[in-house]
Amino acid sequence: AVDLSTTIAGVKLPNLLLNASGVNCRFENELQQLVESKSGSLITKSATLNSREGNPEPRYAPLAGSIGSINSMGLPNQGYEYYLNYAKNFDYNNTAGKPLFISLAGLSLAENKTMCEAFRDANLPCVLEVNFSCPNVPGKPQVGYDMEAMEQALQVLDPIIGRPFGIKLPPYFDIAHFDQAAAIFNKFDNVVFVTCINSVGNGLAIDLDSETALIKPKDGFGGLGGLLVLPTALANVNAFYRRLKPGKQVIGCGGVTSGKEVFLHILAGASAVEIGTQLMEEGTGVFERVQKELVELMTAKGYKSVEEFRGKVKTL
Ligand SMILES: O=C1NC(=O)NC(C(=O)O)N1
Repeated sequence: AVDLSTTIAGVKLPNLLLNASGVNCRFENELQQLVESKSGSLITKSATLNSREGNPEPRYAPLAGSIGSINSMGLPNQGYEYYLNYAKNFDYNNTAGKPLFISLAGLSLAENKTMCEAFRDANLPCVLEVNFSCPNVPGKPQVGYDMEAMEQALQVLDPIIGRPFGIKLPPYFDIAHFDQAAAIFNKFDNVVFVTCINSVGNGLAIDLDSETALIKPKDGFGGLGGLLVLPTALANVNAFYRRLKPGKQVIGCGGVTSGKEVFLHILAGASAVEIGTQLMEEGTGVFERVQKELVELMTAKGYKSVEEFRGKVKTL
């Protein structure tokens, strides 16, 4: 049988698929749907210190021709204590053996410090993913695009978290930025994974008939996801796979609609793969379908485990 299991930050995932933070994971009932789904794990909606309503609606839209999505949610979430409580009550010995990831997106370093201290003090088996890449909070530039700020934040947060954790990154488009960002992450032993990518920030989707932007916030500017971001996602996965020190891993996110794109993310170097837009459009049944397709593809290619081809993308 084909083995799709993987280990991230020292925790075992029965299979390498999980949701992208933000999709189907703001409320407990949504998180429970993920627990009951065929995903290998689940991650919560990025939390801020205080609960947030987020941006005005419409703030999410699928793009014509199923090529992707645009969103400017604005970090709507229940506030970090809600997710801390969820993590305290989570059944870490659940029958599916699923670990829990927690996403934190403080609006300031002080907010991230407070939230990380709270999770440290709770000393729970969940894994933290610090989101440095939300593109949709008006007036809040993405920390991931400010290398100095990102390093300074890690100098504060790494010792507080005090155990393996990860970072949700924006897409980079310049080789120098891959070099600079990877060099920063290689300085912090607790940074054991990066998740590439968050949405491609500040796209503009316009409806031809109405001549109107699809979403309301920010004059229609929002993060792009789905199949159209796949090559950018694969490049970011592979760039960090090539640059991070041994022992550090990459979680792939972006453009996964089927087993094919999961296979490509693994080939690029991904140790786990997140599904966002397709989960939003299809529902949690996506995990069973995509897993079946991946197994079929691996079997056709003669692979029994993902280790056999992870990161083995060939070049000409
Ligand atoms: O990090 C984020 N990425 C997104 O694409 N959207 C959400 C949001 O707007 O809340 N946050």
